[in-house]
Amino acid sequence: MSDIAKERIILHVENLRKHFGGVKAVDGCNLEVEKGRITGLIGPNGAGKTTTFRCITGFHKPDSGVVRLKGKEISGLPPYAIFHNGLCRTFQLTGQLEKMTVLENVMLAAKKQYGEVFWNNILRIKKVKKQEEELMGKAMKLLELVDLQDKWDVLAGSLSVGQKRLVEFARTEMAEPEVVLLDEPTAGINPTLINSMVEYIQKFNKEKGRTYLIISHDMNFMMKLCNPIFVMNMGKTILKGRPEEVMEDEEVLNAYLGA
Ligand SMILES: Nc1ncnc2c1ncn2[C@@H]1O[C@H](COP(=O)(O)OP(=O)(O)OP(=O)(O)O)[C@@H](O)[C@H]1O
Repeated sequence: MSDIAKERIILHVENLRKHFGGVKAVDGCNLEVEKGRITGLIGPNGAGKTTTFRCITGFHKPDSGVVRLKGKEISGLPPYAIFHNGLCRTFQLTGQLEKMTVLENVMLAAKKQYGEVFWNNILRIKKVKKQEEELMGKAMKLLELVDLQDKWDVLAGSLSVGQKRLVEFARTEMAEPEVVLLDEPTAGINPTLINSMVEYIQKFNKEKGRTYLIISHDMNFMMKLCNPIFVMNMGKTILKGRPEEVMEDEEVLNAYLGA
């Protein structure tokens, strides 16, 4: 890798391992995510992709290995600290607050909300209100970008799976993170919405310079979006390449076909 490319690495995962008893869920995962790119992580069922995401985002403590964000080690930190360092994720099962409106769900992800500090609601009420209005405006703009502006006041629980995924996606943008990790963003959604999801991710990547690391079983989706793509099998990263390279690689085909 050239020195310039090295400088652009914003998220670095080195020799990551996480075992559950005798199950070697992650057993030597190495990833580099370049700033401003859409990077993919693929692999057959049970390859260790979600466990890797959970280790990167603090939901699992890795047994060994290092995760660095902008050169700073974040491995072992709790999820909220990793979020505040600039890493945001979505989940395979959508994590909506069902009894809150779509707009409230998006607003939730904003960092440093004055209203979270109890005394600010009494002593600095004007400042709290002003910030709330600003956040509301920002959340509405994000809903417009994913064509959900008409749903802003409905309860998140009443949305379709696809719409919930879009809300979760818009919510990641609210925090303006350094890197967004998307776990199966197309699972359970129809082909039209999948195309929209491709368009929105590309839009946020181009217009806001957002960096993504994506896991998906939907090869068509990954081929359209991601470059480079990392492949995992049996807990290890076995290849990094351009989409067409990955699709033609014999080791990758064997991993998927179980040969
Ligand atoms: N909390 C856990 N306790 C025990 N085993 C686990 C745990 N989490 C994951 N595993 C096991 O670790 C292995 C890797 O699982 P993981 O979910 O990371 O794979 P994956 O590549 O994301 O699979 P999929 O594509 O099916 O979601 C699997 O064998 C799984 O059963």
